[in-house]
Amino acid sequence: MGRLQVAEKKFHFGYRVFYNLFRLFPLLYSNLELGLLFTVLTVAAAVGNEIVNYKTGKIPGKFYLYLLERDEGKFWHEFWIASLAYLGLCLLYATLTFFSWCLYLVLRRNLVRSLHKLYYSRNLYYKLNGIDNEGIDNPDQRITQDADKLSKLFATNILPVVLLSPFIITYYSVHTWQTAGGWGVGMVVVYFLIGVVINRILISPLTPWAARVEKSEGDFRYKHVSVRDNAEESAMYRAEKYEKFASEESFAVLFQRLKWFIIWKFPSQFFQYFFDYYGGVLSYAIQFFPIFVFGMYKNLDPGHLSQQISNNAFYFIYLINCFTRLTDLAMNIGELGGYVMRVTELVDHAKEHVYSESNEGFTEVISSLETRTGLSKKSDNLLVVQDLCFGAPTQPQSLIIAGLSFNVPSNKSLLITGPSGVGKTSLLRTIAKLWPHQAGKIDRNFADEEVYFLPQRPYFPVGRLSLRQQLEFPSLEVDTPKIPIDSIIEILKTVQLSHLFAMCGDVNQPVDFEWQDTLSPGEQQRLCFARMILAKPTLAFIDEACSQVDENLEQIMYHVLQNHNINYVSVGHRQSLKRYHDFELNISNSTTSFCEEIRHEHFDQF
Ligand SMILES: Nc1ncnc2c1ncn2[C@@H]1O[C@H](COP(=O)(O)OP(=O)(O)OP(=O)(O)O)[C@@H](O)[C@H]1O
Repeated sequence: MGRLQVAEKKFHFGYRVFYNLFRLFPLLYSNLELGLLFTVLTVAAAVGNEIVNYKTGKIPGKFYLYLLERDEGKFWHEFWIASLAYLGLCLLYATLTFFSWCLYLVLRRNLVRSLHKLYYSRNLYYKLNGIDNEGIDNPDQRITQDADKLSKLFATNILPVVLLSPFIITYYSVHTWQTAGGWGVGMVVVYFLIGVVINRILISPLTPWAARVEKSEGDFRYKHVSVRDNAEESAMYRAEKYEKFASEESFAVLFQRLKWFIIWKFPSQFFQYFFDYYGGVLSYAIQFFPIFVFGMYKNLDPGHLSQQISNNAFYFIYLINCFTRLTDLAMNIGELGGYVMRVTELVDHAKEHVYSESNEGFTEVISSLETRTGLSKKSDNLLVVQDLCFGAPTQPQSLIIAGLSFNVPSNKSLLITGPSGVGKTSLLRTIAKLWPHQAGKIDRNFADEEVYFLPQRPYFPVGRLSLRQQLEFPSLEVDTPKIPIDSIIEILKTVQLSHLFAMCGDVNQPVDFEWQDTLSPGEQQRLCFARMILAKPTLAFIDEACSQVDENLEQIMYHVLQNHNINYVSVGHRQSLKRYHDFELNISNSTTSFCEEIRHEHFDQF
């Protein structure tokens, strides 16, 4: 199944970023206890940091005093206190960083788990990756990278500053007010407001550019993953030059976007540095008020005056620094906005999907209940299809199949034939409820766990799984083997795959190769077939699952199905398939499809 190109969405920086971040809180804190614990520890470490910072801020003033008073005893005493204070400060900085990284880990785990829950629910991953061109780009990347960057920025850069700033600003504003009056505080606030306005303008482009860069990162990575997955096919086509060209094209888009992202970062970066450093000069300007305007400290001797000036400088600089930390945050928030918008878009899409599915699901349940009661009275058909009409989910108005009716009686097998592209596989998708249908009825007289769909392309999950895990897929109970070893030996012998035992050494141990890259297409089909037999379904839908094996093996495989009393519906082109089926449904086009009994005496002559 190809990956669909999805139209790029435009994200803007605005109140929605904060609103969406707020909406992500239940996901970020889905494990509330751990999330809150590390938030509190991070904030506590940050508070401790501020307190010790405050203490160390007064140390230079004391040094000035003791040096000017030439008091050696007090000088050394202060020296040892300062040494201890700075040791504590460094320890607290490290602790703050440690807790904020722990918080990042917890938030990321919560977010990823919540996203997985949505992504792997009601086939959303199939819809997003396979059929939904109205959907969203690179959902995988949103779960892997965007969620990572979002949690990291939030936990390590944003949260401690946002939570602490109001308190620190109040505290140092009071100190500044006491020494430099309303003028001093006013100057800092005006300085901050100018910073906010300039920042608001400068960071606006960062959100859309961060989102664009992320999309291109996803496309670039996907190109390489697809080359890795199809390396052999591509090499057979001698497609080196094409792959290089296509990979570089994809990187060129990423490069351009990264370039613009970095260019847009430049003015914000300049302003951030300017605002930080110019704050130092401003703190001297504030000293103007107590000394020149209010005429304070006239009765202080030079030692105490320099101590006072040093302490005041610390308060002013710290207050300015609190505000500049907030404006510095702006750049992080601009970038965070891109990730927030991409992750919330995935969440919204998932919720919309679950909502629409649950409505559909309800109708399905009602119709299936009605059908089952009806069927038990009227017939023992496993499947009844009446006047079925459907199109691809992306273009439901252009029907692939219209007005199709047939049924599958129990203990009878059906072969679906027809030209390539007529809609045979799509019919199975509709029966499997992967695709909706526009009109008609599908009565499924079997439970979901009784049916097995064997797809056209063999699938072996990656992770170097053991032979048993591959055969028991998609079972989660890896530690408690479900299938007896004798059954595995028997079925692998029947489908002529006994050599796999030697290949993997131990049935229960992980292998050192990937199954999909190693087995031949025919072997892959046979192993998938063995997996189906071991699953013991009541009814199997088999989509050209013997196309890569010879007719002898095909016969063996169908005899296995019959010996295990599995009802089956096959899709296929080969004439030889007819001998293993009771009915043939030939889909030729919307009006002339027919279903008829296969005359087996015809085959018996051979
Ligand atoms: N995800 C999709 N979105 C849009 N159209 C699709 C999608 N999947 C299949 N189609 C179209 O639906 C039609 C039927 O495809 P389908 O795979 O069911 O054919 P088929 O009869 O099984 O063909 P074959 O015998 O070659 O396997 C084709 O025209 C195909 O291009």
